[in-house]
Amino acid sequence: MSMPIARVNELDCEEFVQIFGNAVEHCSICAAAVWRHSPFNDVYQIYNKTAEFLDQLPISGKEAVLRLHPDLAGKLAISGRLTNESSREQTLSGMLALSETEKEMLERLNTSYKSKFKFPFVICVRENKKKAIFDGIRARLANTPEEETLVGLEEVKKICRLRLLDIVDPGCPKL
Ligand SMILES: NC(=O)NC1NC(=O)NC1=O
Repeated sequence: MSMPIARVNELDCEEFVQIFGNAVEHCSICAAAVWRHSPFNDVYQIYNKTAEFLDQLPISGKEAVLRLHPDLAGKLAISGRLTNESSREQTLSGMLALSETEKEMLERLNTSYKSKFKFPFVICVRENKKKAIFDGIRARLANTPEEETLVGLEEVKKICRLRLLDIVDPGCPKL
Protein backbone atom coordinates (compact mmCIF):
# COMPACT_ATOMS: atom_id res chain seq x y z
CA MET A 1 0.00 0.00 0.00
CA SER A 2 1.51 3.35 -1.00
CA MET A 3 -0.93 6.18 -0.62
CA PRO A 4 -0.64 9.53 -2.43
CA ILE A 5 -0.49 12.52 -0.06
CA ALA A 6 -3.79 13.84 -1.49
CA ARG A 7 -5.52 10.69 -0.23
CA VAL A 8 -3.86 11.06 3.21
CA ASN A 9 -5.23 14.59 3.39
CA GLU A 10 -8.80 13.27 2.96
CA LEU A 11 -8.60 11.07 6.07
CA ASP A 12 -10.49 12.00 9.19
CA CYS A 13 -8.67 11.61 12.51
CA GLU A 14 -10.06 8.13 13.17
CA GLU A 15 -8.99 6.85 9.75
CA PHE A 16 -5.60 8.54 10.05
CA VAL A 17 -4.96 6.89 13.43
CA GLN A 18 -6.04 3.53 12.02
CA ILE A 19 -3.45 3.81 9.24
CA PHE A 20 -0.64 5.70 11.01
CA GLY A 21 -1.22 4.58 14.60
CA ASN A 22 1.80 2.31 14.59
CA ALA A 23 4.24 4.59 12.73
CA VAL A 24 5.59 4.99 16.24
CA GLU A 25 5.16 1.57 17.83
CA HIS A 26 1.87 1.29 19.80
CA CYS A 27 1.68 5.09 19.96
CA SER A 28 -1.63 6.06 18.40
CA ILE A 29 -1.69 9.24 20.52
CA CYS A 30 1.22 10.41 18.41
CA ALA A 31 -0.76 9.90 15.16
CA ALA A 32 -3.79 11.67 16.66
CA ALA A 33 -1.59 14.64 17.59
CA VAL A 34 0.01 14.79 14.14
CA TRP A 35 -3.33 14.60 12.25
CA ARG A 36 -4.10 18.09 13.57
CA HIS A 37 -1.49 19.46 11.14
CA SER A 38 -3.31 18.05 8.09
CA PRO A 39 -3.29 18.89 5.16
CA PHE A 40 0.34 17.86 4.65
CA ASN A 41 2.57 18.88 1.76
CA ASP A 42 4.25 15.48 1.70
CA VAL A 43 5.27 12.48 3.78
CA TYR A 44 8.29 14.37 5.09
CA GLN A 45 6.01 16.90 6.75
CA ILE A 46 4.14 14.06 8.49
CA TYR A 47 7.54 12.83 9.67
CA ASN A 48 8.62 16.31 10.86
CA LYS A 49 5.41 16.81 12.85
CA THR A 50 5.85 13.37 14.43
CA ALA A 51 9.46 14.18 15.38
CA GLU A 52 8.32 17.53 16.86
CA PHE A 53 5.67 15.76 18.93
CA LEU A 54 8.25 13.29 20.27
CA ASP A 55 10.80 16.04 20.98
CA GLN A 56 8.40 18.14 23.04
CA LEU A 57 7.52 15.25 25.38
CA PRO A 58 8.94 15.48 28.88
CA ILE A 59 11.65 12.94 29.69
CA SER A 60 9.06 10.64 31.31
CA GLY A 61 7.02 10.69 28.05
CA LYS A 62 10.11 9.96 25.94
CA GLU A 63 10.94 7.00 28.18
CA ALA A 64 7.33 5.81 27.90
CA VAL A 65 7.56 5.87 24.09
CA LEU A 66 10.67 3.68 24.31
CA ARG A 67 8.82 1.31 26.65
CA LEU A 68 6.17 0.74 23.99
CA HIS A 69 8.79 -1.06 21.88
CA PRO A 70 9.27 -4.82 21.98
CA ASP A 71 12.63 -6.35 22.88
CA LEU A 72 14.69 -7.40 19.90
CA ALA A 73 14.23 -11.16 19.50
CA GLY A 74 12.41 -11.10 22.84
CA LYS A 75 9.37 -12.86 24.28
CA LEU A 76 6.84 -11.23 21.95
CA ALA A 77 8.94 -12.16 18.92
CA ILE A 78 9.30 -15.76 20.09
CA SER A 79 5.57 -16.12 20.72
CA GLY A 80 4.61 -14.45 17.40
CA ARG A 81 2.92 -11.48 19.09
CA LEU A 82 4.86 -8.62 17.49
CA THR A 83 3.01 -5.94 15.52
CA ASN A 84 3.10 -6.57 11.74
CA GLU A 85 5.61 -3.75 11.28
CA SER A 86 7.96 -4.93 13.99
CA SER A 87 7.71 -8.54 12.88
CA ARG A 88 8.64 -7.58 9.32
CA GLU A 89 11.58 -5.44 10.49
CA GLN A 90 12.96 -8.00 12.91
CA THR A 91 12.59 -10.80 10.34
CA LEU A 92 14.26 -8.88 7.51
CA SER A 93 17.17 -7.87 9.75
CA GLY A 94 17.85 -11.49 10.72
CA MET A 95 17.04 -10.82 14.39
CA LEU A 96 14.51 -13.65 14.39
CA ALA A 97 17.03 -16.16 13.00
CA LEU A 98 19.85 -15.89 15.56
CA SER A 99 21.96 -18.87 16.58
CA GLU A 100 21.46 -20.20 20.12
CA THR A 101 24.69 -18.50 21.21
CA GLU A 102 23.62 -15.18 19.72
CA LYS A 103 20.19 -15.46 21.35
CA GLU A 104 21.75 -16.05 24.76
CA MET A 105 24.17 -13.16 24.27
CA LEU A 106 21.37 -10.80 23.23
CA GLU A 107 19.21 -11.90 26.14
CA ARG A 108 22.06 -11.14 28.56
CA LEU A 109 22.70 -7.74 26.95
CA ASN A 110 18.96 -6.87 26.88
CA THR A 111 18.67 -7.78 30.57
CA SER A 112 21.65 -5.61 31.56
CA TYR A 113 20.36 -2.77 29.40
CA LYS A 114 16.86 -2.90 30.88
CA SER A 115 18.07 -3.15 34.44
CA LYS A 116 20.17 -0.01 33.92
CA PHE A 117 17.72 2.12 31.89
CA LYS A 118 14.25 0.68 32.77
CA PHE A 119 13.27 0.70 29.10
CA PRO A 120 14.15 -1.64 26.23
CA PHE A 121 17.05 -1.17 23.83
CA VAL A 122 15.64 0.36 20.64
CA ILE A 123 17.53 0.52 17.36
CA CYS A 124 16.31 0.90 13.79
CA VAL A 125 17.06 -2.62 12.60
CA ARG A 126 16.41 -1.78 8.96
CA GLU A 127 19.42 0.55 9.09
CA ASN A 128 21.74 -1.81 10.98
CA LYS A 129 23.17 -5.24 10.33
CA LYS A 130 23.46 -7.85 13.09
CA LYS A 131 27.00 -6.88 14.10
CA ALA A 132 26.10 -3.18 14.36
CA ILE A 133 23.10 -4.09 16.54
CA PHE A 134 25.25 -6.13 18.96
CA ASP A 135 27.99 -3.47 18.96
CA GLY A 136 25.33 -0.78 19.47
CA ILE A 137 23.80 -2.29 22.58
CA ARG A 138 27.27 -2.87 24.11
CA ALA A 139 28.39 0.70 23.40
CA ARG A 140 25.11 2.30 24.50
CA LEU A 141 25.20 0.48 27.85
CA ALA A 142 27.91 3.00 28.80
CA ASN A 143 25.61 6.02 28.28
CA THR A 144 23.92 7.89 31.09
CA PRO A 145 20.13 7.39 31.32
CA GLU A 146 19.57 10.97 30.07
CA GLU A 147 21.83 10.43 27.03
CA GLU A 148 20.34 7.05 26.29
CA THR A 149 16.73 8.27 26.33
CA LEU A 150 17.64 10.74 23.58
CA VAL A 151 19.67 8.20 21.58
CA GLY A 152 16.76 5.73 21.79
CA LEU A 153 14.30 8.41 20.70
CA GLU A 154 16.39 9.19 17.59
CA GLU A 155 16.14 5.49 16.69
CA VAL A 156 12.34 5.64 17.17
CA LYS A 157 12.31 8.51 14.65
CA LYS A 158 14.35 6.51 12.12
CA ILE A 159 11.96 3.54 12.49
CA CYS A 160 9.00 5.91 12.10
CA ARG A 161 10.44 7.57 8.97
CA LEU A 162 10.80 4.23 7.20
CA ARG A 163 7.32 3.11 8.30
CA LEU A 164 5.82 6.36 6.96
CA LEU A 165 7.63 5.85 3.64
CA ASP A 166 6.05 2.36 3.48
CA ILE A 167 2.60 3.93 3.74
CA VAL A 168 2.82 7.19 1.78
CA ASP A 169 4.09 7.68 -1.74
CA PRO A 170 6.95 10.20 -1.38
CA GLY A 171 6.16 11.77 -4.79
CA CYS A 172 9.16 13.52 -6.35
CA PRO A 173 12.44 12.38 -4.80
CA LYS A 174 13.68 14.81 -2.12
CA LEU A 175 16.94 16.47 -3.06
N1 LIG B 1 13.60 -2.90 20.32
C1 LIG B 1 13.69 -2.52 19.03
O1 LIG B 1 14.66 -1.93 18.60
N2 LIG B 1 12.64 -2.85 18.25
C2 LIG B 1 12.58 -2.57 16.92
N3 LIG B 1 13.51 -1.92 16.10
C3 LIG B 1 12.98 -1.88 14.87
O2 LIG B 1 13.52 -1.36 13.88
N4 LIG B 1 11.75 -2.48 14.85
C4 LIG B 1 11.47 -2.93 16.10
O3 LIG B 1 10.49 -3.53 16.50
